[in-house]
Order: sequence, then structure tokens, then C-alpha cells
Amino acid sequence: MVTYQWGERLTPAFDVVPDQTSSAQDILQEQSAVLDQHSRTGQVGTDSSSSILSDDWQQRESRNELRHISGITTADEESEIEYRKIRLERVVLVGIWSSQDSSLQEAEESLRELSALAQTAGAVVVDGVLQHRARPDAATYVGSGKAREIANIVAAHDADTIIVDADLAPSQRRGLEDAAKVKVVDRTAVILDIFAQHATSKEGKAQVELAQLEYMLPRLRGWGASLSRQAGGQAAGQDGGIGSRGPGETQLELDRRVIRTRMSKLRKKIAKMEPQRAVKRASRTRSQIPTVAIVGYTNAGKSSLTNRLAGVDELVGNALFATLDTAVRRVSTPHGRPCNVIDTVGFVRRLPTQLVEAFKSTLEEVALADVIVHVVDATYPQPEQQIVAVNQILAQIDGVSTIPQLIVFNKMDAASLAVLERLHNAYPESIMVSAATGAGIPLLLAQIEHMLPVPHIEIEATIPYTYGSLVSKAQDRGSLDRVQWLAEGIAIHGFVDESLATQLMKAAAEVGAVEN
Ligand SMILES: Nc1nc2c(ncn2[C@@H]2O[C@H](COP(=O)(O)OP(=O)(O)OP(=O)(O)O)[C@@H](O)[C@H]2O)c(=O)[nH]1
Ligand SMILES: [Mg+2]
Repeated sequence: MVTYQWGERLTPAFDVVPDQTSSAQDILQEQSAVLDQHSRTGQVGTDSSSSILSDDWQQRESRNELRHISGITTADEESEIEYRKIRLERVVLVGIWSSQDSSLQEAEESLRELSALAQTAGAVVVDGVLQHRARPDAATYVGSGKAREIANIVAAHDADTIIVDADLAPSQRRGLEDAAKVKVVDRTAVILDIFAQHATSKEGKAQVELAQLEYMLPRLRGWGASLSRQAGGQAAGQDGGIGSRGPGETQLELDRRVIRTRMSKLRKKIAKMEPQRAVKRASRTRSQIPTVAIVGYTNAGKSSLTNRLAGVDELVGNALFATLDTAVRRVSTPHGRPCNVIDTVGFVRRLPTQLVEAFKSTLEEVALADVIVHVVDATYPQPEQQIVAVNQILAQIDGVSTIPQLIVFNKMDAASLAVLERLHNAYPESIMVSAATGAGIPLLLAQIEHMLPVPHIEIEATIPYTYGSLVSKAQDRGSLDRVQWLAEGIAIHGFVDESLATQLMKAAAEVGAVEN
């Protein structure tokens, strides 16, 4: 994970507002200028290509040995300080990869991401191991031998939790728990945990709780078994299975009912909040101001970019899923057209389906946008994977496919020129920016302006001078090609949106000067 410190502002690499009539081609040429400038100022950031496949790894005979992944553990100083305050969970991360499904690089990257997620959730990562395996073991996910090795690692580090980089079947979770003698959770549980910690609004909290319950429901059997064992009930001392049924199962049926009732209550609660959201949305639509939705992978810099577009110099912390509630900011394009920019919740690969479902109403804001800006972290080793993950989630929201989209690579200040050039070639229509330095922002605004729906009502009228402010509004929000200051008033011609057209016609009617 790239940590960024907001340091001194660099001069924006490009600060000329391009003419509105400039074509997409011009904008792309100017984009090359930004890249060029970037190379000349010599801002070469960290080379993010990781040398993952070392020779001796490939030469190893036993390819399926546990491979410790370096650089993913929580920094020592940090854990010590934190540790004194509260007893944080000490976790060991476990993943498997098979040559058919993925590359070792991908598995490593995924484990690094899991490490970032675990730390965001408040855990101390003490070790992370990957195992090469054609398919997961049905009983313990990693196989019984590896489970014992992992048990040793857990004991050596005094860890209390294992996080598996996959979605586990309840039986696999129990099997690994029994072998390693510590709690085992999966990737989805970690993501749900972060969401639960970050939810602040009533709606957000309800959405996350619903997702958590949905996740728990099919897994109750597993939890129930370990709970009844802990409780020392009839099933105590037995390995789940037959012995764990009986009274435990009755309890489970009860739990299931309680959970289902709670879930339907939450659904109703969320549905009730929908009208409030609709009211806010309607007031935005009434004002005829187009909306731009900022979407992207978590930590891509969506909030920083939204702030930068709005001219707000606000520090945004380096945290995954920092934003859960959508926020709207008013932004003005180079020609003064106002638009509402909506900052949204970040995505992550394999985002739990329960969350996508629960956050549907929030995500629907995206479906109503006029333009979608897809922000991508250019410093991430394989941004393409993040783009694919985000597109997969977007595809689950109705009505998104018809909205014009723009890919924006952010953090160009920290990316190497080679990477930026590669990305520019792979995505020729994309724009490179830095929310931190402001580089590329005027271009981005110009491109957004290009993509906004065109005001489509033609108007030709003479407006009394007392309505001068209406004319400036028309200049800002519409496109006027003629503005003449005559004795009888201001003669204008051009295109404006509906509400402005009505107001202008009314004003013109006062002097009976309507010509069209
Ligand atoms: N170097 C660099 N860092 C940046 C830039 N933009 C954002 N960051 C950093 O990236 C991290 C994430 O930024 P956010 O704006 O919170 O990202 P986000 O996409 O809103 O993240 P979530 O809301 O958590 O999904 C922060 O530490 C920012 O300071 C940039 O242009 N350059
Ligand atoms: Mg954010």
C-alpha cells in the first residue's frame, strides 16, 4: 500500500484552461503534454513492479511449501504502541493459489490487500503464508498437514486469529479452527467488520447490519457448533457433527428465526429511508444541475479528487473504506457550468455480495448520474485488475451501462513515468491526474464539461438590463454564442436548460421583445 504524505504543493503541471470548443482529441494531446511535463520534472515515484517471482522460489522442488509473504506484517513500532492501549487481535493470513486459476503474483497481491484490510479492521498482522494447491481441501481448506504447520506458526507468534483469503465453507472453517486451535475468519468477514466500524449514518448502519446478518445466516451451523462446545453443553468435547446437534440445533432454529425477523425489520427501515433520499435527489434534479459520480476501488483517491475538484484542500487519511456515505459537492467547470460531484463508497475485489445488495440504494445514486468518473490508483501494481473489479460491481447496478464513463488515473505524482505511459497506451481516452498536486485537474474538469448533457433549448431574445444576472447564469450554465448590449436590453442567442429558458422568456416578455 502506498502511503502518501501531503507535502508541499507542486506547481500544477498544466494550468491553462483549454477552450471549450477543444475536441476530445485536443484534450488527449494536452494529456500527453501533462505526461511529458511529468517526465521533465523528473517526478519518478516508487517503481511499483514487485519482483515477486524470485529465481530460487521457482527452483524450489517442493512447490507447495508454505511461502511466507514479506512486507505484509504490521510495522513493529505501531503494533507495540497500539498493543498497550488495547489488546488487538494478532492475525496470521493464509491463502492458496493454483496455477490454473491465478498467478502467484495475483495471489500475493490479494494477500497484501487482505493484510491492508485486516489492519484497517484493527488487527496486527504477524505473518502471512501462501500455499500452492490445485484446489482447496474440503475439510481444512489447506490440507491437514499444512493446517498443522499453520498451527505452529500461530503458536510461535502467539496469534489468536487466522484470516483466510477466500470465502470458506462452514465445515472448512471449523476444520481449520480445530486444527489450529484459534478462531478462523474469512475475507468477507473482515470487509464486513470494516464496514461495521466505519458506518456512521443511520442508513449506513442498517445496511451494514443487514449485510452481516445475511452473511451469518447460512453459517449459523458452524458458529452454533463452536458456541455449544464453548458452552460445555451436551456436545462438549465432541468434534461437531452428530454430537453437536440435539439441543444445539434447537437453539439454532431459534437464532435463525430471530435473525430473519431482525433482517426483515432492517429491510423495512432501509426502505423507509429511501423517500428521504429521493427527496434530496429530486431537489438536485429540480435545480437542473447535472451530476457526476466518482466511483472506484477503495483508496484510489475518490474523496481527495472530489475535494480537489471542488477546490477544497482537505486532507484525506490513508484508510480503506474511509467513505461509506455518499457526499455531494458543488463543482464549477472551466466555463462556469455548475455540477454536483458525488463521492461514493469504494469497491474492492470480491466485494461481498451481501454488501452490494445492502448498499443498492446508495449505489443507485451512481445510476442516476449524468457522467461517471472511474478513479484508478496509478501506483497500484496491477491497476487493470482493480478496473475489472470495479466494472464487475458497476455491472450489477441497473442503468449504469448507458452513462458516459471516463477513466481517471490518480496519484500520477507518485507513479513512475513508465507505468503512466503504459496506462496511457492501454487506456488512450483516460486522463492522468494528481489530487495531491493538482496536476491534470483543469483537463479533467474540461473533459467532464465536455461529457455533461448539453442544454438543449434554443433561445433568441432581448433581456432587460434589470435581468442581467439571468444572462450571466445563461452564460455559465448554457452556451450562448451571441451576447449584445443594445439600448433596449441584452440580445442573446444560444442554448440553455429548461428552467433557465422559462425564466429568460418571462424576462424578455416584460419588454415584449421576444423574437423567438
Ligand atoms: N501520492 C498521492 N496520494 C494520494 C493522491 N490522492 C489521494 N492520495 C492518498 O490516497 C489515500 C486514499 O485517498 P482517499 O481520497 O481517501 O481515497 P478514497 O478512494 O476516497 O478511499 P475510500 O473512501 O477509503 O474508498 C490517502 O492517503 C490520500 O492522501 C494523489 O494524487 N497522490
Ligand atoms: Mg473516500
